[in-house]
Amino acid sequence: MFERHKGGDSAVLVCLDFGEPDYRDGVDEFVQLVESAGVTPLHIVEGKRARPDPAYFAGSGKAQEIAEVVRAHEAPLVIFNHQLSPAQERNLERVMQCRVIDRTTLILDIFAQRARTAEGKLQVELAQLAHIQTRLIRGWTHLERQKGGIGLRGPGETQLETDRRLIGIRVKRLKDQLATVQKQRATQRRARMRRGQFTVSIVGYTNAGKSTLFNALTKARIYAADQLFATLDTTSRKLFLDAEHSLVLSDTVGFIRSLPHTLVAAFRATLEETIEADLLLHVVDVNHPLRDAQVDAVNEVLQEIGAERIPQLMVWNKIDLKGGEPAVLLNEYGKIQAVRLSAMRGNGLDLLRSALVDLMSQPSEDN
Ligand SMILES: Nc1nc2c(ncn2[C@@H]2O[C@H](COP(=O)(O)OP(=O)(O)OP(=O)(O)O)[C@@H](O)[C@H]2O)c(=O)[nH]1
Ligand SMILES: [Mg+2]
Repeated sequence: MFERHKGGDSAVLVCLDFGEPDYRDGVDEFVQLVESAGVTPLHIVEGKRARPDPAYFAGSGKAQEIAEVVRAHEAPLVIFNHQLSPAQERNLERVMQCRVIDRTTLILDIFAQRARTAEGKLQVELAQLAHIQTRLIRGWTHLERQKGGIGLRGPGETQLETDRRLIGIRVKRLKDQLATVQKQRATQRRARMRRGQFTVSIVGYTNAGKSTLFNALTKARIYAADQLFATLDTTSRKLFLDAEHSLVLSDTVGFIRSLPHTLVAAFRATLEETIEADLLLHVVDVNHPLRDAQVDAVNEVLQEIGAERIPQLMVWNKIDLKGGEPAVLLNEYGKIQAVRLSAMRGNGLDLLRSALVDLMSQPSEDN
């Protein structure tokens, strides 16, 4: 592997406990998220709070503590596992004397690194601009001023207004470009529908094994890796189940807890494939300590994009890690509910294929 970490970013991480029952697992997920962005964690500052502090999010005492850790490590960056307001970021940067970013910016950075298709890139830039727009007032003025740089008073009001206007123009252009791409996709989808193609979208939490399953079923070679948000763009392939049955299968971007709404909105174009699917394969890492929270998070996003009514077939993946548990098809009240399988080892894929044939043959309940 190439060493992207070398000379890359490093950061002090901040994760505060607001009494969530699965706080510890959330910390682990945060570290994984940071590493997925290619950033080396230097130290994690933790703490307990009843509610966020309006000025510093962490409270001023905690902010001082973080600042000391930053100094000790000479850290160039602090990452909060929370959403910060622009004012909180500004106040924290003043205390830390370094850049402070929140969870949304971190996720957006990962997305920016991963986007491959024109559409993916457009969507990431749009989401980034939406996030930046609220933070534009900040600039670097307060840091510069404290260092006593003469004439470094930062952008004046007029400059800011120009920036805002330019961003507005860029946002408009990006939206137009996206609309064009979306139109092309819609045309493709309509053509598929005319041909009576059954469409299935693989959804699930990031790192659940969606791409691995997609590759195993379609013999494709989508990048699958033990990192969060390995996949950003939707890929579709035709999948032949038997002599009479075929469908169009799509692999999609993974979901994560507390995904900001703006981000979900920005990814609408990619997720449109999901919104119009006949069936969702909801892939879950059966061994993950946050499994249930992950399932809920995925269902929440599905609701947000208007896909909550689409029938789901649950895929409990990675059973190979559970010490030789057999692959099974779970039925309840004569209806197929879930498949337990291992996408990596390939056991249970035959069960999934036959379940798909069954589900395709069933008349849908809405009609
Ligand atoms: N042990 C085991 N590992 C698996 C299995 N399926 C996937 N993995 C691993 O889980 C990690 C994530 O797999 P991906 O297929 O990239 O997951 P994804 O859901 O597409 O993730 P994102 O695209 O990041 O949302 C990889 O390291 C896979 O090798 C499985 O059945 N068993
Ligand atoms: Mg993937």
